[in-house]
Amino acid sequence: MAFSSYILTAFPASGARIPPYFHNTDHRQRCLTQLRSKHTGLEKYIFLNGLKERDPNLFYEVLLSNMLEIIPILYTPTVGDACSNYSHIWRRPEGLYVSIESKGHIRQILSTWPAGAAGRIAVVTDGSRILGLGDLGANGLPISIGKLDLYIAGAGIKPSTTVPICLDLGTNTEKFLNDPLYLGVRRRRPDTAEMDEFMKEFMAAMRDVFPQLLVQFEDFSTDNAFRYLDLFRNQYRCFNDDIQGTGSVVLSGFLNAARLATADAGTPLSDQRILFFGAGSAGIGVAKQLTSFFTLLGLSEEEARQRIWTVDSKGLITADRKGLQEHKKYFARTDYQGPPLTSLIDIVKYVKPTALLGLSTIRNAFSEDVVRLMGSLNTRPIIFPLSNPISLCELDYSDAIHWTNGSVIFASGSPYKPVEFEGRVYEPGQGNNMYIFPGIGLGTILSKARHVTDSMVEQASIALASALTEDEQSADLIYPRLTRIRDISAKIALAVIRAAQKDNVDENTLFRNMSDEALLEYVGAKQWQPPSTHNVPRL
Ligand SMILES: NC(=O)c1ccc[n+]([C@@H]2O[C@H](COP(=O)([O-])OP(=O)(O)OC[C@H]3O[C@@H](n4cnc5c(N)ncnc54)[C@H](O)[C@@H]3O)[C@@H](O)[C@H]2O)c1
Ligand SMILES: O=C(O)C[C@H](O)C(=O)O
Ligand SMILES: [Mg+2]
Repeated sequence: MAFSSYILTAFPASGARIPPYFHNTDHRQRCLTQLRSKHTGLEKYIFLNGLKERDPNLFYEVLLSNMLEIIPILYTPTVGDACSNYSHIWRRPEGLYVSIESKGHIRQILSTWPAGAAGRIAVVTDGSRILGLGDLGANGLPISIGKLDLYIAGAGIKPSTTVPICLDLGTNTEKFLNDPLYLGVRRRRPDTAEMDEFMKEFMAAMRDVFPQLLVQFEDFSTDNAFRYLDLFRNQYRCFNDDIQGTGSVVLSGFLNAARLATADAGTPLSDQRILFFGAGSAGIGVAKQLTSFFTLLGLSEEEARQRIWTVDSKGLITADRKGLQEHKKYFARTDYQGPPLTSLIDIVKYVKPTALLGLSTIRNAFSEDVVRLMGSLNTRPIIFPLSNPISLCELDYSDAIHWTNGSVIFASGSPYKPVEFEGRVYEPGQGNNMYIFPGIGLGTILSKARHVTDSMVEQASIALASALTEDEQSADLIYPRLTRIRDISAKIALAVIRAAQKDNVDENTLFRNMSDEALLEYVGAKQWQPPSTHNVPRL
C-alpha cells in the first residue's frame, strides 16, 4: 500500500489532517532523522518497531536504502538488548508463541497465524541460548524477527510469507522467573523426554499447517541444537543456522582469508592449522564445515581433522578427558601427551596455529600476548573473534590491528567500524551467518528442496566466497560489502538450487533445464521489493 493510501486507511477522512506540504517532503528522510535522534540502540530498535507496525512498506524501504546503519539495530548487536529487555519493551503481538502448555494441541495454535499455508520460512528459537547471552526464555522472539528481516531485506523474501516463532518452554534463568513483567510461562525447562515429545508434535504440526515451509532452527542450546538437527533434517525441510549457517559463512571467509595469507607468506594453502576457542554448536559446526576447506584441496577427511584443534572452558580438548560431550569427540586430540593445557597462550604456543577462531562468548579472551604471538608466528595471522553480541566478542578490531601492526586478517560476528592505523584505513570483515541464510533460504524455497543437504550448504559457501568484486579484493576484504547482499543472496540461491538438483531433492524440477544466466535472472526477479511510497517530493 502506498504511504498516502496507508494514511487514508489508518486515519479515515484524514485528507485535511495531512499537513498541506507533506507531499513536498521526503518522509523517508524524516524517519531517518527521527531514528537518529534516539540516543540508545534500544530506543532506535523501539522506534523502528513502531515504524514497521505503522507502515511496513516504508519500514522496508528505509531499511533497504540504509542497511549499514539499520541492520546493526534490528540484528546483532542491538537485537541482543532487545531480547534481554523484551518483556519490558513489549508493545504488540508480532510473532507466534507456542507454549509447552499447548502440548497436545499445537496444531490449533499454529493455525491462528494469519498467513497460514502461505508461510514459506519460519525462524524458530526456544530462547535457550540467544547470541552469547544465555537462556532468555520467552524473550527470544526478537532474534527470530531480526533474522526474518534479513531474509526480507537480504534475499527479497515476501514479508507475508515469513513466520517468526518463539517456543515458550520455560527458562532456567531465575531473574526472569522472578520478574513480574516476564512474558513467558513460569516454569523451568523440560527434561529431554518432555522436550522431545513437544518438538516432535511441533514439527509434525508445522508441516500440516504450513506445507511448504522451511524451518530455520535458531539459538537452541548446544545439545538441543545438534539433537534436533539430527532428528529432523532427513524428515523435514529444515536446517540449523548456528551449526550449518555459521559453518558455511566461516568456510567462505576462510577460503578467502587463507588465499590472502598464503599469497603473502608463500606457503601452501593446505598448511593451515586452525584453533577453535569455544566448542559449542557454533564452534563445532564451523570446525566440521572447515574440514571441507582441506578436502576441497584434495586432503582426506582424516588429514583434515588432524589440522583442527578445539578448546572449551577446560582447555585443549583431548580424547582422554572423562565425560566428554558427544559433539566434542570428533575433534578431540589423541596426539597430545602431557598435563592438561588450560591457558590460551600455552595452547597457541603448542599448536602454532595459522588461524584462531573464537566462538566462546568470552569478551577479550584474545589478549594482547595471544594476538602478538599469532602475529609473530604468521606473516598474516587469521583471527576471527565470532562471538555475539559485540559485548562478548573475543577481540576488538582496533586492538587486532594495533597488536599485529595491521597484518591481521580479521572477521568478527558483530560489526566493527574501519580503523585507521599508520596512515591506512583497514576494513574489518563480518563473519556472520546473515550473509548465508538468506540465500540458502531463497534457494531452498524456490527449488522446493525436500531437505537442506550438506552439499547445498557447502555450495552456498563457495558461491559467497566467489562473490567478491575486484574492488573488494584489492581492499583485502574476505566478505563482500553488505550493501550488495541482495545480489549475493541471488548468487547463493543459484548455487543452492544447483546443489539441490544434484542431490535430487528438488521437488520443483522446472529449473533443471534453465541456464545459470536465465536462472539467476529468474531468482532476481522473484525478490520482493517494497512498493515505493510517496517519497519523491512534489516540489
Ligand atoms: N558469527 C556468527 O555468525 C555466529 C553464529 C553462531 C553463534 N555465534 C556466537 O558463538 C558463540 C557461541 O555459541 P554456541 O552456540 O556455540 O554457544 P555454547 O555456549 O554452546 O558454546 C560456547 C563454548 O565456549 C566454551 N567456553 C566457555 N567459556 C570458555 C572459556 N573461558 N575458555 C574457553 N572456552 C570457553 C564452552 O565450553 C563452549 O564450548 C555465541 O556468542 C554466539 O553468538 C556466532
Ligand atoms: O544472530 C547472529 O548474529 C549470529 C548467530 O546466529 C548467533 O547466534 O550469534
Ligand atoms: Mg544464532
